[in-house]
Amino acid sequence: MIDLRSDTVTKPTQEMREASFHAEVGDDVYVEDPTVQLLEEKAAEMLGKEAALFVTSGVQGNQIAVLAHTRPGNEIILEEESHLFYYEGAAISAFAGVQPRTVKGNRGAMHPADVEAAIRPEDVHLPETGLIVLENTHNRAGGAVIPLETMSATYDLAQRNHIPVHLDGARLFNAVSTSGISAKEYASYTDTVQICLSKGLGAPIGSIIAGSKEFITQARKWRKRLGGGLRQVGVIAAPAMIALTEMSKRLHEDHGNAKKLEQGIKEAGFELAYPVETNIVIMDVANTPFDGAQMVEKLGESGVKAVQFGPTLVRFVTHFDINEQDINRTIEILKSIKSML
Ligand SMILES: Cc1ncc(COP(=O)(O)O)c(CN[C@H](C(=O)O)[C@H](C)O)c1O
Repeated sequence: MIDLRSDTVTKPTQEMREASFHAEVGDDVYVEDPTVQLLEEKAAEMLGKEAALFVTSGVQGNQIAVLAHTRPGNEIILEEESHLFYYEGAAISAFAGVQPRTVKGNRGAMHPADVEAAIRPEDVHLPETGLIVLENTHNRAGGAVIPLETMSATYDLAQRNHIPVHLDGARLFNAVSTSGISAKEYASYTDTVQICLSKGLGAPIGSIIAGSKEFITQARKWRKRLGGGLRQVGVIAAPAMIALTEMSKRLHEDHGNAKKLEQGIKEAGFELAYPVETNIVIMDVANTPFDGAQMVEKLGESGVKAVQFGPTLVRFVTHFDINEQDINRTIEILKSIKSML
């Protein structure tokens, strides 16, 4: 099977597995695991933040950020198809007791004027705006890179209004790879940032959240409250360090495979929902007899795994475990499906 469902399916490399085996460990509840401390220090340095904390997933990192930034009754501003709004099970309401205020973005990028217009004025009837959330790259916008100037303008208005900004940077290094802008520069327009190590970077488990020392102290407490107190976490922090420092350098290969798949989809006579920017390819089958689910099923019967991403949308995500032969084979399969329509 050629698994293009997501970059979450990447399996740890042999080097990662050996690093796990040899990792120095300690009890991280007592802040005594030397391996995760090295990872957190490296991540904080790369993101230009005072401190960082290893968390078990992107959702846990995002939710801890919401819990640490806001209080019950707040409202948070986020893009209407952001992961934090669309795919986290309304955790912001269930755990943090906050309500979402969604803003429609252009390929995932909310216009700063629309964000400013969504900020609540002081009024006894209204919630207080407690947080602004950005997502870069933007998953449902097809892995789109949010322009740096949009992030900068949003951060300026947020600071003027004394509202923190959190970046869901699950695929931030994909943005770095394609734009040439450093993770540190992107993160400089945020108060806190979450990066996934378990997606394109290939770690078996884990994300990092980074911010001020004070924020990370609060975040560690929230992680504990959520049952996320980690013991000998070095066994998963060691492969995560390889993901952060080594695998971030090869993401251009995934982007190249995604561009090749994009070209092949067009040659096969299918349409794209968006131009490819990073490692996500979204095909639109509206002008075919199939809907998204039927196309995913057809692809599955031919040995290609993809996911339905909307009534007529199919998402493919390239990653470390996908090579050029897999892409060529996928294109052949798409051409044969098209020939039967
Ligand atoms: C932008 C963004 N932020 C956060 C997360 C959550 O990360 P995890 O909790 O899965 O580690 C994801 C995962 N995205 C997954 C995927 O794309 O296959 C699914 C949809 O949850 C994400 O895309």
